[in-house]
Amino acid sequence: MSGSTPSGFGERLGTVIVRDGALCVGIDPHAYLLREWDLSNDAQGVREFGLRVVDAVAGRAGIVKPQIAFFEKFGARGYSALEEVLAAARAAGLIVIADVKRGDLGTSVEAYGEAWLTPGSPLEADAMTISAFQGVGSLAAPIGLAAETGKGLFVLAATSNPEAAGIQRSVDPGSGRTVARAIIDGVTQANQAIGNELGSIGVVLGATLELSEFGIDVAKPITPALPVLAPGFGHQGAALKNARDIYGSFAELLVVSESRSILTAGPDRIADTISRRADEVRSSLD
Ligand SMILES: O=C(O)c1cc(=O)[nH]c(=O)n1[C@@H]1O[C@H](COP(=O)(O)O)[C@@H](O)[C@H]1O
Repeated sequence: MSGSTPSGFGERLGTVIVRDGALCVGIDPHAYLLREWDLSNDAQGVREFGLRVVDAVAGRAGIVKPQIAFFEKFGARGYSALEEVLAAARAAGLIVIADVKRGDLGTSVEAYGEAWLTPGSPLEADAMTISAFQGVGSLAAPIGLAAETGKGLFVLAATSNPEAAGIQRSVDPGSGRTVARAIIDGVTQANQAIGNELGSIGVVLGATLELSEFGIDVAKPITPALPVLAPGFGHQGAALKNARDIYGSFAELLVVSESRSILTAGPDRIADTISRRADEVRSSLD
């Protein structure tokens, strides 16, 4: 890990991972969880849920990932609840990854970037998830904004859901690369152009996958180090003890993201569950 002064998202992420570990707690207020937490299935319920999760994470782990769809369901009131949750998480010093999975082109994707990555915007986060179905080049505006504001992106490359493999493993006859590999290469070029020691533009690589089937060789280190958002542990079945084997040299800036496996602990046990899981993540990556 670099000892340089934090300058970009990658540096900030690296510092938080060293200090607080790699666990990221997903804030996914499913209707069944709201019921289990004795909260209403409405904007007030998701607000309360989000704030309680933030409270439980603070001091026990360093990263949260609110899944925006669960708030968007409730329209303007849901967004208002989300604004409070984002602000509380940032005020608690947590890194906030807005799981918005946006993806567009030109001025539209530029506006999405501005919504989530502009300092002082109502929905300000530290990073957002984004899709590159239109090509990594279509993300030039949010990549530029992230570089300027010290924010980050996680570009979907090899997602944990089984339906994705057909498209993400398919090979471009021109370059001979898989879609997932081409996204990693495009993101790496962007990080090289930004020029920080640690990358600020990351990728999503599901822990449920055999990454070599996607043309990804994790034995080969990438420079600058690539932030990797890793969903798939816990509820989706990937085992933490295999994290090193799954991610190899990509484990330097790994973000181990779990939602349901932690949230089902309920309001009384969530804090202890986060502490225990954070320790397990730390020992699996030591
Ligand atoms: O971008 C993500 O966070 C994500 C990518 C991916 O490949 N798979 C994946 O499950 N996720 C998200 O991770 C969360 C599910 O986490 P679990 O409840 O731990 O399975 C949801 O918010 C998903 O949208």
